[in-house]
Amino acid sequence: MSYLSDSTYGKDNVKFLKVKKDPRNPKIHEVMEATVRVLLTGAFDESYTEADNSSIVPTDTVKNTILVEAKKFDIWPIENFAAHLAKHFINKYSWVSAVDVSIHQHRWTRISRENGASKTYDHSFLKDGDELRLSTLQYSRNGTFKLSSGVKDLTVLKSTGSMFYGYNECDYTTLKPTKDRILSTDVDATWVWDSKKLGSINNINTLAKHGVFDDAFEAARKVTLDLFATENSPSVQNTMYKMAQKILDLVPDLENVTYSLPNKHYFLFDFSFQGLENDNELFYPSPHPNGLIKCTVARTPKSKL
Ligand SMILES: O=c1[nH]c(=O)c2[nH]c(=O)[nH]c2[nH]1
Repeated sequence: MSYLSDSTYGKDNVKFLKVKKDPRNPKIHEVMEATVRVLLTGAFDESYTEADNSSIVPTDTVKNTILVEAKKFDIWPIENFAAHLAKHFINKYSWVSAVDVSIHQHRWTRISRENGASKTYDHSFLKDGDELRLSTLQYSRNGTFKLSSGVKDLTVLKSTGSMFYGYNECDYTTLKPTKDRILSTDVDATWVWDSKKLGSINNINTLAKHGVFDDAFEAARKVTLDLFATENSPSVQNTMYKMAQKILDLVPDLENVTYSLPNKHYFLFDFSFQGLENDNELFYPSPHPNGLIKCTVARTPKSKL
């Protein structure tokens, strides 16, 4: 005997670009390019077990909904759009019990101008790299929710100011300790909001209008870049831990911060066959394998203080 123990479905990779025009000057624009996923959970079992499709909200309808609501709603910041979409599906379809929304926003920043009254051009944008801002929201009909935000694929490299020594050495070890190496990674950082502090999903709109999510994003990004650049890193592990701690200090409404960092190795090329020294000047990127280091830093519960 078997049974359907779990299921969810929806549309993934729904992409759009929205242009927001300043009502006072319609030539001044903001743009948002986003990739959205919405998954629905609920009383859909019979579509799987009995071939009864009557409960299915087609994934095509899910896609249309994302695009229609992106057109009608002020979707900045993405946390606000995630909450709007989640509430829409719960309110419209009584048999949907939970919604899982994930939004990735592509990084278009205004092009700066050399001269002029304004520091940036009104409707010209620059995409520097593959960096994404992201938000995920799980919302249940009973009102419980889990909101997270983050940054992904923020690629950084430092050419000195990174060490790695004092690690366990055994008969399998070939790595040489170093006090000066290249450190490079694609930052993937996620911060989970404390649902109790946010109150209800309905407060997300007000918090968004007060800049809470934008401020947290800018703070987390700045902490990540500043610590990466300024610290003489003893290891990826210690550096990511310090970054997460600092973000928790700066943003009181967060419950925890997770980093997932590939260690993108660059190896010093051995020029001894040419009688040449290599004083950390010429490296070659290692295509694979790479280290992968993850940690979550949470606030110490009051009971443990
Ligand atoms: O910062 C590092 N952490 C490790 O765990 C590790 N392992 C390794 O080979 N190099 C590094 N670097």
